[in-house]
Amino acid sequence: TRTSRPQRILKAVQRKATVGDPQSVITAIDHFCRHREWAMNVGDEKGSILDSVVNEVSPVTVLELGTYCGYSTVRIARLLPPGACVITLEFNPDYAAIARQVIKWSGLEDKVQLVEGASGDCIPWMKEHFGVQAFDLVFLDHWKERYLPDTKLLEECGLIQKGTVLLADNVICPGTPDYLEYVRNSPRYNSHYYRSHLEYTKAEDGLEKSVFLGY
Ligand SMILES: CCNc1ncnc2c1ncn2[C@@H]1O[C@H](/C=C/CNC(=O)c2cc(-c3ccc(F)cc3)cc(O)c2O)[C@@H](O)[C@H]1O
Ligand SMILES: [Mg+2]
Repeated sequence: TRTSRPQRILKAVQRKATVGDPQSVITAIDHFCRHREWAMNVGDEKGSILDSVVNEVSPVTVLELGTYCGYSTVRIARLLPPGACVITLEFNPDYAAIARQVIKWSGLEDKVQLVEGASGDCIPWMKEHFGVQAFDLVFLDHWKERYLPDTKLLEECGLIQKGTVLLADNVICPGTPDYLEYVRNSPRYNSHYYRSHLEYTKAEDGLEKSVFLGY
């Protein structure tokens, strides 16, 4: 097909959503992915859980791993107060380009820093480049086999400190067994599973919230 799925998602946003209205961008993407083409956005059901965790943490600095089309970036950024921001990492330049336009359409570019690059390369530079002390919230939604190594890298770089909340998508489907085992068995994390469904389907999936307790 001539266009990519992310390009078709952007088209749906430009057709159906109002510039500067993040909720209309979220609604347009969910409608398109439920009625036209499935896509791997966190979706409306798990998205509501993401919203509640963002509101509970009221983070100043958020890290998102895996931007894709920017759907969860918009969900998070729309809840942030002035001065707070989400740094989102995306290593596919085509997806990054689409996400930038989705974020711009929602009017939230002042609260978002989209970094084009792989998590493993960018995380070690976070403190230096972005003046980040530690993240208040990390949303993991990139390659599932990278959840654990990147969590360990964040720990090593001192970017996870007492009180930091990790929220991981897809811990059941596709699944992140090694990550789950780590956060659920580590004495340094307090973990909770939010049971839900795979975006736009009836299959089980859920989010795992893990609070770092400090060393
Ligand atoms: C190399 C690791 N570091 C990375 N650094 C920066 N960006 C990365 C990275 N990995 C992947 N990405 C990007 O994150 C996104 C990847 C997300 C991977 N997600 C999934 O595989 C996924 C898959 C499903 C799913 C579930 C059931 C199915 F039948 C089929 C698919 C559902 C989901 O919610 C998912 O999140 C892409 O935009 C990719 O370019
Ligand atoms: Mg996901």
